[in-house]
Amino acid sequence: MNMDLKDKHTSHSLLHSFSFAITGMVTAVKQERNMRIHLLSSVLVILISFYFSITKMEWLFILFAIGGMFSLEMINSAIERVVDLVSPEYHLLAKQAKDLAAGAVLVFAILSILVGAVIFLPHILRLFSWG
Ligand SMILES: Nc1ncnc2c1ncn2[C@@H]1O[C@H](COP(=O)(O)OP(=O)(O)OP(=O)(O)O)[C@@H](O)[C@H]1O
Repeated sequence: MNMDLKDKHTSHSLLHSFSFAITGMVTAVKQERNMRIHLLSSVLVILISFYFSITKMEWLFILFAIGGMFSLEMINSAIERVVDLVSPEYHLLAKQAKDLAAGAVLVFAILSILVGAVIFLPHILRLFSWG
């Protein structure tokens, strides 16, 4: 990378950096099917949370689960792209990098499902008078 190009890449204003981050979010939603699934599930979870009038503490867990899922999914997508860029051919390290990133998403997804179950199951049981 020559010096001019390096300067160009390092001298962004805060506003520019923010707009690149927004572009990343838009790209993720446009190009990643999983992101669209997360978006739809998040809207559903938020609606259900309002319906059950969950507590402030429960909202914090739900919001962290939703935000964490989006963040991790975007990091996973970024890792996939970098791996495809540097290793378009099959390579064990490329496989491990992608599988590890996917594993990180899975860990958080399981955690999020458990958080959802702990918060919503009592409400659902009460709704059907089972609790
Ligand atoms: N260059 C590579 N070298 C070795 N294995 C790879 C390589 N690219 C992908 N793989 C393997 O194939 C799997 C699927 O890779 P792919 O890039 O299709 O991601 P994906 O999990 O389908 O992503 P998504 O469905 O989120 O778009 C990876 O988890 C990895 O095990």
